[in-house]
Amino acid sequence: MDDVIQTFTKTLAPYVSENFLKDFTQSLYMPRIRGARLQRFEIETAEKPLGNQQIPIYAMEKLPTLPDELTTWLQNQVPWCKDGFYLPEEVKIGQTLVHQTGCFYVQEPSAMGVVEVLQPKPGEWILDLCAAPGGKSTAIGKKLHGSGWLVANEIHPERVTVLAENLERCGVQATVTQSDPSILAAAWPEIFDAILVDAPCSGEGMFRKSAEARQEWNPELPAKCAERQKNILHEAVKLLKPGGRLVYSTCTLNPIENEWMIDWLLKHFPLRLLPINNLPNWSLGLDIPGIHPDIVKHVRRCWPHLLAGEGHFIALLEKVAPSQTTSFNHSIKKSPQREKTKSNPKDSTHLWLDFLNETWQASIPDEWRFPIQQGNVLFSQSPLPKPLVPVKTLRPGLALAHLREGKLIPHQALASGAHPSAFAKSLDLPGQEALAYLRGEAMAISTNQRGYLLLTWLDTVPLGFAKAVPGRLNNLYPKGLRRVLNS
Ligand SMILES: C[S@@+](CC[C@H](N)C(=O)[O-])C[C@H]1O[C@@H](n2cnc3c(N)ncnc32)[C@H](O)[C@@H]1O
Repeated sequence: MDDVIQTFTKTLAPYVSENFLKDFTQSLYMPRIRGARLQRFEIETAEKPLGNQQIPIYAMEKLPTLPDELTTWLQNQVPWCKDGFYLPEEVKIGQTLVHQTGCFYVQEPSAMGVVEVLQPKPGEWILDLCAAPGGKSTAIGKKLHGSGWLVANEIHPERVTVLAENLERCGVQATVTQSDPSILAAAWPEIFDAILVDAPCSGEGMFRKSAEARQEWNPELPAKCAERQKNILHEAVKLLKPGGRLVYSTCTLNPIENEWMIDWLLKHFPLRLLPINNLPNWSLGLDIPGIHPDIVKHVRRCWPHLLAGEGHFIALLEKVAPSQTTSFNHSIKKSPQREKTKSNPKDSTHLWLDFLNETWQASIPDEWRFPIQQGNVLFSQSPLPKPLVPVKTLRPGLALAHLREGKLIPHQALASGAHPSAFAKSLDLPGQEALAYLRGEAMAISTNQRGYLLLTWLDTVPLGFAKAVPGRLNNLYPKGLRRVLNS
């Protein structure tokens, strides 16, 4: 560890004072900082427009206030993220009911700053280009409140599966793609209101958190990573609408992947840098000869010896030039073009609508009326235009149901991503029974209700579906997700 840290810290010596470097180096031997972000609750209830009495459709549309039972998890708030909390080292949140049900996402605190800077707004179309495992995508989904659309992309096949699972666990609907950014740029030019490039990087900011990051580092790595980042950013600009926002972030601290990358972006693309005002106590950029003072002033760095967070870099840009090509203005279109997919046999749509008639009490959103069938799963339609070239898509939208031997079984993603109050039939379980359900146990619970029920915990947290038959509930929690949890 010493060798890597010494070689790396020496590379920063030309830009910072001796004392700064000494304090920074010492901080790399201190314990890492951990955090969790609240996903299924609001710290305080967001104000809702008066008179909107409709039953919400999506879980993120209307979130309940954090119940007292859960406040013990959350003691110290992260100053730059209302939903973020520091976790003491000894707290193991991963094997708990709150984590399994997507109430929290375990996230390093400085990483929480990125989506605060992106500031997704309901109604916007957002692309998270390097999205796995999903820390920022889940936060974006929360801020969209079930309106607008998220495309979460990840190039690596194994990591994209984890991304899709995390989005589903956290109740976020999205299109999940596994694509090179150049394919996405050819498929959907200039359609996104905001794009996040949370770039693959040399990971120097993660040195004290991850032995792997230290082992993989070598002095040539930052320049290699910078080449890959340029390729990704080049495509990101093509995907962004004029006037759209681009957030570039890394968890590394060298200037090649950070200030110099912003300098390169501003010199090559119609972008302007915007100030970042909502990251209290974060540092300015490195003051390097050749770097414009506005870059130093506008970008932000998290140094682990100055803040309670690991090393991070964030910049916010806006696309300024009018486009050469016709840009796609989705805000004009009142209702997106719905595909009546050929691959979707008529009877599967009927089965799905029958299921809704029996179990659903909110209005049926347009995007659910003609689901897309991929394999044996039905998905909601996304509002995106048909891609101009084929895109490898793991999840076109929210997974609604499985089709098995002519029968329809509701999907776990529907239980997690739809609003619990929209189901006509549901049953709330106390903690111990909720844990038994998540272990996959058969449940000797009698209820007058029959057929598919949504099971909840604390009246607000969806657990999954069960089928009520006389004298018991058949447990439909997916086998692959069943866990023995501590509490
Ligand atoms: C820093 S991580 C992203 C972390 C993620 N945003 C989160 O918050 O959980 C960078 C990701 O970019 C992916 N990646 C690597 N090369 C890529 C490329 N050429 N295009 C898109 N993504 C790439 C990596 O597999 C990795 O998952």
